[in-house]
Amino acid sequence: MSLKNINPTKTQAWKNLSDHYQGFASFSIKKAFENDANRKKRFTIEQGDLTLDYSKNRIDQETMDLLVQLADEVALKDAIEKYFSGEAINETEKRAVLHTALRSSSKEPLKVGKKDIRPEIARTLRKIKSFSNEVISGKWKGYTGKSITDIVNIGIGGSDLGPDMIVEALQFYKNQLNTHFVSNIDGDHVSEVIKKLDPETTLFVIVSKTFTTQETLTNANTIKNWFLKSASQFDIAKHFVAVSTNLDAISEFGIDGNNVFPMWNWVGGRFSLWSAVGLSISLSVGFNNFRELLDGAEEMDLHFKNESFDKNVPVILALLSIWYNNFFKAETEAILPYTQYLTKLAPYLQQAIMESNGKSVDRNGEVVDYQTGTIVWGSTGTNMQHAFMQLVHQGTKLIPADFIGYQQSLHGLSDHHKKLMANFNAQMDALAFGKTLEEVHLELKTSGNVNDIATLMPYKVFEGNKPSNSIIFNNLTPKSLGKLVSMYEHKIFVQGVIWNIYSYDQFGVELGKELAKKLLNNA
Ligand SMILES: O=P(O)(O)OC[C@H]1O[C@](O)(CO)[C@@H](O)[C@@H]1O
Repeated sequence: MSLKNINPTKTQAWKNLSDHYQGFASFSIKKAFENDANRKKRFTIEQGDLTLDYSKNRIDQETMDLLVQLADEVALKDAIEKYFSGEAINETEKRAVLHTALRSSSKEPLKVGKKDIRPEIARTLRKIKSFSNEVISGKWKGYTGKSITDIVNIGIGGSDLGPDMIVEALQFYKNQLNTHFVSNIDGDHVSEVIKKLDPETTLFVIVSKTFTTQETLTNANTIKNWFLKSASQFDIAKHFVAVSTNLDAISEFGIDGNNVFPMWNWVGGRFSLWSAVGLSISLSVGFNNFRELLDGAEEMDLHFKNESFDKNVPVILALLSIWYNNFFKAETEAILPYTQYLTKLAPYLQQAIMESNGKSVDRNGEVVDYQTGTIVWGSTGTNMQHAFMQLVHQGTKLIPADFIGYQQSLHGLSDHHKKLMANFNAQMDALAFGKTLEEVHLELKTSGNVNDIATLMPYKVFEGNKPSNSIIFNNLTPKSLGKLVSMYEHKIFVQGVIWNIYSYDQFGVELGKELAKKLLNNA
């Protein structure tokens, strides 16, 4: 059964939101706080160790009620049911979308076609566990009898960005293995990585759902040739493993059948880090931490599936984003984690969000006449405060921002952490409340800068009224990270449902690939 096909702009809620928006030209976040002592509490959701405070948005209770009504009118509940139960909601590719099954602890059979997929998920997890244990413990030996010291993940897009982001984010939990990622077709990338490696002690994980991707196959072949300069064909079995759905292509590449980890068509590449695509994560931080990552994601899955929309973190984030994207015509959103560990979160989410919802044809096959996928970008605080934040504070564009923070730091440098979190909160306050002409005037006067008051005043005003969400966890653990990523995955889903588009195909990346092939053949 397919998702309902409802044009969001034809719903009553959309019409009401359009009218409601008209009254919002004069809405002030600052005044809303002054008039409602309860505002922060009213617009805060606590979900275990996660607190979402969305009070610093251009919203009132009516906005949120209408947005929830919109979710109801486009049959979001029904869509969630279909998503989790394995209906082929990726209709253009006739596939289910079941990355949630990869982290589910349920024992209830879950069928894709006639087959219960739970046993093969469990089998694959056991294989990831035993393989990771062997390599980490040093039992797995290379062709000269030495233990493995380095792991190289060869993949691109979903077969690279997710594992790379998580391995970087979980550095604190890392073991002795060094983990590297090769993705770009640019030969300088692979050259820079292999120049540091010893073939005797390196394990290569080739990750490609299709095993046809030009970048991955080119890099894998270059690496294989480099490896064969010092080792024999026979030794490949000790140094190359693959994660893919394409078993024939893997065996043609020469990989031992025992070294193959399965992938499934019901997992999209950009949602696959929870599968064996996450093998380099499990190798890098150990299987128990990988399992914790899955558990955190499952906790968010259950919250998303069962919680009413008005208290549902991914639903609320998706609705707020629609409010700005479709009514305020905001074009971009910033993702601003206040932890150095999440340096790669924005690039990862760029694929997840923009490859999913960068669509302009609706589920009816018609070109939409409303905005869909947002452009997302971002970087870590506090560095980005000294880079692009000027434009967010005083530029001409409205840029809603997600601030992601942690109550505690992992290394316990409390002085640093206090300063980090003071900045985290200060940025959101500055964005929301700004600084008025009167405040600037007084400030210049008291600083004794009397002569320059008139000239400087306009430049020092902060308009404020800039929206942000505060997303805070207790600390950065594999579990809270799983929850964070799953939260964004469901936000993507909700937005796709509301925009009436197909979020799980990516035909838009094909034409460039075809043309590059043609150019190569004609060269
Ligand atoms: O895992 P594969 O099949 O090599 O694909 C890699 C990436 O290429 C894409 O198909 C398109 O860029 C992504 O969706 C995917 O994550």
